[in-house]
Amino acid sequence: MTITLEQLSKTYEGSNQPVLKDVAVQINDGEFFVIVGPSGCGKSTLLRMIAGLTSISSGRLLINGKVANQMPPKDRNLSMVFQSYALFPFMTVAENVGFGLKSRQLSATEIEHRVDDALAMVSLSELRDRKPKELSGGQRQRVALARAIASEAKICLMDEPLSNLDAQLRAKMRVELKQLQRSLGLTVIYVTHDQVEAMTMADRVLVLNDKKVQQVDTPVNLYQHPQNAFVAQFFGTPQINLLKADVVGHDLIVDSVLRLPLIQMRLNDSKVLVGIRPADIQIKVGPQQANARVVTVSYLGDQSVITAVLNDSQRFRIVADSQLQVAADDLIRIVGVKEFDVFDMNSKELIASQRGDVNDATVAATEF
Ligand SMILES: Nc1ncnc2c1ncn2[C@@H]1O[C@H](COP(=O)(O)OP(=O)(O)OP(=O)(O)O)[C@@H](O)[C@H]1O
Repeated sequence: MTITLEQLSKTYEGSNQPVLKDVAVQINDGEFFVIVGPSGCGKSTLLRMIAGLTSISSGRLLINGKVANQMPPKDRNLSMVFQSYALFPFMTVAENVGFGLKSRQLSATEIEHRVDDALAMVSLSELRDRKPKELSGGQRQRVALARAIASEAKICLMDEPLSNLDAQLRAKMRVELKQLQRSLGLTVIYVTHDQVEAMTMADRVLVLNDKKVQQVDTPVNLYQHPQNAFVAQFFGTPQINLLKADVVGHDLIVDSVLRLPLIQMRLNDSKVLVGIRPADIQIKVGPQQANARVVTVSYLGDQSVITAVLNDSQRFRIVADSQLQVAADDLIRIVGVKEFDVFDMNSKELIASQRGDVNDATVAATEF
């Protein structure tokens, strides 16, 4: 089953502002496809348009190549799992799982089989006679999942299905969900605002912001080759540093104290944003030729996150080995920057990337 979105737009009735503009993408058969973006960017709206629960203002939705804009939800062969699980409190686990099957012309035995199989798949067979209130959050989530499995729909839409679970259970369920999707060969379209969830689960991710698609790509490419500053900032913990820089000849100059040589790169702009991942900055501690001052140090185990300030102006983060002896107010020197991206100051689009090659992975940063 493939789903194709062609310039899908949505403006809610009574509003003159669209919430989504020209969303275009093809979702492939068997793909774990994640839609991610900040709160209110239109993720649920997009998912509901695919499900047929919200009307499409313009553009086309194709399911298996057939235009489905007006197709009733029940004919779309999709199942849906919500954040709230949407379980009926007065029904048992098994009844909840079988509920959707009752309206389809299936025999009682067929329904029973499907419910049994689905419950076994999510390891809930023992709890089949319990009511939802007698279950933990994770178990409720699995009932909702079993219901989607029992429907035998080949596409499953999920709207923040793990957000009500605690961090540990969420991590466990991510793995289970991914395994289940693979073994059943399901196409999953999964909405979340959590970048970690998107990165760990997705085959491909669609990043939404400001009504528009920012980038559709694999997790690795989103991190390593972001198309704009928004995507660069959305993925990665701690966040990428975005620093204002002047282009002076063959160099980028940040805050008059840090010079990044531009290798095989010519820039026409005079001011740009330079994106540097915190782990790509190499420092030395000590006042000699210092070009930055430490503000805070957060210990994370093997590594520490250092917040520092350049020339008492722009702040940036560094991920450093915890063995490094450094504390607030220490002076440091940036001695190298492994790689960086350059973004347009206004549009925030990527202009160029500088990557060290295998033999010379470090771009020397020069202090003044
Ligand atoms: N039925 C509706 N009528 C009018 N506006 C709506 C309706 N549903 C959502 N919106 C608006 O559309 C925008 C997108 O909402 P949507 O729920 O799709 O975002 P979201 O990315 O899923 O957000 P969240 O992550 O907070 O759930 C928001 O500004 C919201 O207020």
